[in-house]
Amino acid sequence: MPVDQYTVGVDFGTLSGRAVVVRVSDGAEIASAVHDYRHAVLEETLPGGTVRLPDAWALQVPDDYRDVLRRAVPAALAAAGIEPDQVVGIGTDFTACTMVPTYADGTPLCEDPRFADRPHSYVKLWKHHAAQGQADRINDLAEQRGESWLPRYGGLISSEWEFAKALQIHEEDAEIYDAMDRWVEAADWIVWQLCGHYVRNACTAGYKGIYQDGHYPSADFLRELAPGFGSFVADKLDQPLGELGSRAGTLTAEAARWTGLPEGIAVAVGNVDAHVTAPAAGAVEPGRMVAIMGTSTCHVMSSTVLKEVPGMCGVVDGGIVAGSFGYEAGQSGVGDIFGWFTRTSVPASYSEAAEAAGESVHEHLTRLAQTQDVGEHGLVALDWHSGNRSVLVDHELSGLVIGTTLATRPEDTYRALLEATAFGTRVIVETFRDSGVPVEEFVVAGGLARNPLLMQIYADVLRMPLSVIASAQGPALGSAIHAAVAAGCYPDVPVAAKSMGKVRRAAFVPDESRSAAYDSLFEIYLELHDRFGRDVPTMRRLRALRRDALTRKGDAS
Ligand SMILES: Nc1ncnc2c1ncn2[C@@H]1O[C@H](COP(=O)(O)OP(=O)(O)O)[C@@H](O)[C@H]1O
Ligand SMILES: O=C(CO)[C@@H](O)[C@@H](O)COP(=O)(O)O
Repeated sequence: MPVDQYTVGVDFGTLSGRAVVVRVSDGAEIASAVHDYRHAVLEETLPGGTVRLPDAWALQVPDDYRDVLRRAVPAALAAAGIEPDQVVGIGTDFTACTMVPTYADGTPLCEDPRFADRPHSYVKLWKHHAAQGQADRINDLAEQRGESWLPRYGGLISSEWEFAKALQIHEEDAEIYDAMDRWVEAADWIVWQLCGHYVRNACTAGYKGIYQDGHYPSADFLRELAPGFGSFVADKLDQPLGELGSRAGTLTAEAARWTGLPEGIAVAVGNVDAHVTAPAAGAVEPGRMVAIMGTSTCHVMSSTVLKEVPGMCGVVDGGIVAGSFGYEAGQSGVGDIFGWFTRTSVPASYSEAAEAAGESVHEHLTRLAQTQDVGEHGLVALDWHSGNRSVLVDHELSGLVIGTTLATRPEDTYRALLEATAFGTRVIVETFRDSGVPVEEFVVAGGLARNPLLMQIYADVLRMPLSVIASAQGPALGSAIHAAVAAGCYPDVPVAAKSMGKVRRAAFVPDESRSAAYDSLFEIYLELHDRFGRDVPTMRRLRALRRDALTRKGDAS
C-alpha cells in the first residue's frame, strides 16, 4: 500500500500559533496543536514593564513566533502519530500587516540588546493604530498628486500598513530607522526563519505594501512625503517576490531541529491568514466572499474584473490565487469588541451564572440574547471600537451604543454589538455590489463561526444564505494546501482546493420576517455611520482630547 503524504500548515494569529498536520490526498486534518505567545500583545509596556507604550500601540516579540515552530509543530506531529518523513512540505500564514524591523540577516532589532528598551525596535502588530497621522498625510499627498495606485486601495491607505508604520519609525526614532536594514512582513520573516532566505510574498506586497503593476510608490512621492524617506523602498523594502503556492525554499537544518520535520522539505511562500483561507473554504472561484471572522474580520474575494471599490483594503492581481484579481476588505474589531464587552461590562452575577452553567461569558450572553425578537432591545451600535477599516478607513473612529435606558441589560448590549458587526459587513457587501463586483456567496471561516446566533444574525442582516467552512483551523488548512502545491503534489492552488478544501453550503439561511425587521435597524445604523463616520468629527475630537490628557499625565509623572 502506498504511504500517505502529509503537509503541515501553521497559522500565526493575534495571540497564538496553531499547527495542523493534513493528509495531502483529501485534506483530512489528522492532528493539531496550539501555542500561546508568551508575551501576547504588548499594549501598555515593553517586556519587563518599565518602558510604557503610548495610546493605540500594539507590539509583539518575534521569538514568540519561533516558539510556535519549536512547540506547536512537534506537538501536532506527535499527536498525528505519523513518521516525520511522511511530511513533504510546510506552509505558513500570518496576521498582516504585522511588521518586523530587521538587520540584513533577518535578526529583529529588538533582539539587539542595544535596542531592547526601544519600542520602535519591536514587531508592529496589525492592530498597532498609532500611525494614523502618517496615513492621513500619505492619503492627502497621494490624492493631491493623483497617484495612480490610490484607487486600487479604495482611495485610502490604512494606518495599519507598511508605509504608515515605517514612516512612524522614521519620524519618531531615527536611530532605529537608520539601523533597520529590512522592513519585513512577519508572514515573510517566519518563512525566512524556516528556509534561510527572504522571499517577499505577492499578497502582502500588494495589499499592505502598495505594490501595483510592478511598482511601489515613487521615490519622488516619498521624498515629498518626508525628507529623508525617499529611498525607503530601495533601501529597506524592495525584495524579489514569490507567487502564492510556490516554493520559497527548503527547510534548513536548524528549522528541522526546531520542528522535528525533515531537513530539505518544501517551504511555501508566506501568506496572510485571511487570504490563505479561501482555498481551505473551497472558495477560490469569482464572487465567493470569504469572511474570516475572529478577533477582526477580513473579507476576501476573487474576481475576473478589475474595479475600484471605495474603502476596500485593496485589489491585487494574484493576491488570493494566481491568475485572478483578489479583493480584500475588513473590519478591524469584531470578536475583540465582544471580548472587550465580556471583560469590562458584565456584572459578577453574570460571570458566576456562566461558570455555574459551564459556559463562557460569551456563550451565556448569547443564550440570554437569542430569544429576543429583532429590535426588542431598542439599541443600535457602531462597531468601531478598534476603528473602521472598511469602508471609512479611519482608526480614530470609536464605538457607540444608542438607545440605552435603565432597562437595558448586558445581553441586550451584547446582541446589539453582534448586530453592529453584521451591519458593518452589510455596508461592505453593498459597496462591492454597487461598484460592479457582486458577492454571489458569503462563506464564513474563523473562530466566530462557533456562535450560531451570530451566524443567524449575519444571514438575516445580509439576506443571504451563509456557507461555513467545515474546518476549525481554516487558515492552517489553507497553509497546508499551499504547502502541498509548493511540494509539487498538486499543479496549483485551485486544483488542490478541490481535494483538500471543505465547506458546508447554506448552513444558515435568512428568515424573511427577521430580514425585514433588520432593514429598519440597518437604516438607523447607516444614519449613525454617515453622521459620525463622515459628517461630524466628534470621535476624532474625543481621541485628541484623550491623547492630550494622557500626554499631560505622562509629562507630570
Ligand atoms: N462564543 C463566542 N461568541 C462571540 N465571540 C467569541 C466567542 N468566543 C470567543 N469570542 C471572541 O472571538 C475572538 C477569538 O477568535 P478566534 O478566531 O478564536 O481568534 P483569532 O482571531 O485570534 O484567530 C476573541 O476576540 C473573543 O472575544
Ligand atoms: O488584516 C488582516 C489580513 O489582511 C488580518 O491578518 C488581521 O485582521 C488579523 O486577523 P485575526 O483577527 O487575528 O484573524
